[in-house]
Amino acid sequence: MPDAPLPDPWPAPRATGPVEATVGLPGSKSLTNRALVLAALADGPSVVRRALRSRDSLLMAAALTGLGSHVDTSADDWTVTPGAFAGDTDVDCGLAGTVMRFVPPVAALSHGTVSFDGDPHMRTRPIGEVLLALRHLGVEVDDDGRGALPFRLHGRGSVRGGRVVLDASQSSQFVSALLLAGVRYDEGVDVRHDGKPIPSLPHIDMTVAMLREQGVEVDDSDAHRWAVAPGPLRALDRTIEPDLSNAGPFLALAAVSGGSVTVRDWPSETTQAGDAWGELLTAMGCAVERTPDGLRVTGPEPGTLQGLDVDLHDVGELTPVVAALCALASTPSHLRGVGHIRHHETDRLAALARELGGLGADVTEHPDGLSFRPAPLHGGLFHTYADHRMAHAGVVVGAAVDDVLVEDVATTAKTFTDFAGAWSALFGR
Ligand SMILES: O=C(O)C1=C[C@@H](OP(=O)(O)O)[C@@H](O)[C@H](O)C1
Ligand SMILES: C=C(OP(=O)(O)O)C(=O)O
Repeated sequence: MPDAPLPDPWPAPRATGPVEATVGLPGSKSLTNRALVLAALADGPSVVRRALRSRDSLLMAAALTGLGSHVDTSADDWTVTPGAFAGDTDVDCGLAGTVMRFVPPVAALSHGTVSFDGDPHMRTRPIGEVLLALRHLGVEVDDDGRGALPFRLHGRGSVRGGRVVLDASQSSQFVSALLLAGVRYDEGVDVRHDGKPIPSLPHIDMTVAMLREQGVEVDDSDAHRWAVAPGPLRALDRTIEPDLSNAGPFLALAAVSGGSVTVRDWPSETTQAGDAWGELLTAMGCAVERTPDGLRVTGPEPGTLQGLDVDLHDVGELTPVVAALCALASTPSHLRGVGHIRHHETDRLAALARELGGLGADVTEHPDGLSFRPAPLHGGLFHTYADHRMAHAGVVVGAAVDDVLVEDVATTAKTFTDFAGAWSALFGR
């Protein structure tokens, strides 16, 4: 089927002075989708409060419903009543890495055949190491040998589990996926990583912390090894924190306009990667403080934002907005350690180099990052590649530069249903 035509490009609102605002953001994608998976595996009904309602989390809810759980998404607090893993069913992964990676190890527990597919680009995102690991743990998987969607799992109602070695250098989600479901495998799961360094490690810490909160025993005392003991998983009653990765464009707006933006309810402790915004924006010359309302960022005088030389390996998903800021900075930047984001919603390094370069940025693409030298930017069309964070990068540049058109701002619905509305409100639109 041909892709649906894109809507008209969106004229990104331009900040004509310092933006002063306080914003409340929807819940974290990573926390919501882990909470839903754990709830479906738990020993009783769960409540996920202030769940994120967006494309990725609704796809997760639909996948778990297809596998036999009852997920009620009608109110702000979602309830999950685990049901028998029934099969046969189809799982639509959309463009959600968390659905494509976290659901197969759960589906392996079902009685029946579970078929997985997703958006066209999803067929190119890596999953092969998870499928090999599942085979090794005793699961029957049919794929075409490419290690990608589409594939089918034939569940037998239980999984032996045990030890497995995989290479998670392409995505931390490979490890998280096996740990989340491993508690329900007969022997639990003992995952070792063998390969180049794993990106996005805070996301594995998030998985381990959430399992432990539900009473699951996890041994992560050795580097590159995680062992989950088999056993019951307590039902959840959890409030989801705001999505701190999605806070990026809002805080960046303070940075580029010389204004002040507060993101409400910033947690005092968190495993979210987006907590790094404080450190990153401080290094760029912003003032960052915690107030009773949340995290407040105040930008420097417009035109004086500092460039960054930083390794973003642990927080790769922040790269698009960081890159937009570097393109606007008054000194050079080098973003390193993020080769893995070529496997995200699009090849983000190539896309950022092309789109920021297209607006005049002096940007160089490297195998594992991007570098920038200061250059005047101009308006133009910023393509989004079905990537929510490319759209975030485009609107940040558009706030500082006249006449930037963002190709498909609606693609932000992956993790933020009315991003364009929330963004426009900051400009009095
Ligand atoms: O587990 C998670 O919730 C995520 C892990 C990270 O993936 P990678 O390890 O593939 O970067 C991150 O970039 C993604 O947005 C969410
Ligand atoms: C990499 C990302 O998403 P996904 O969960 O689809 O991997 C992201 O949100 O930046």
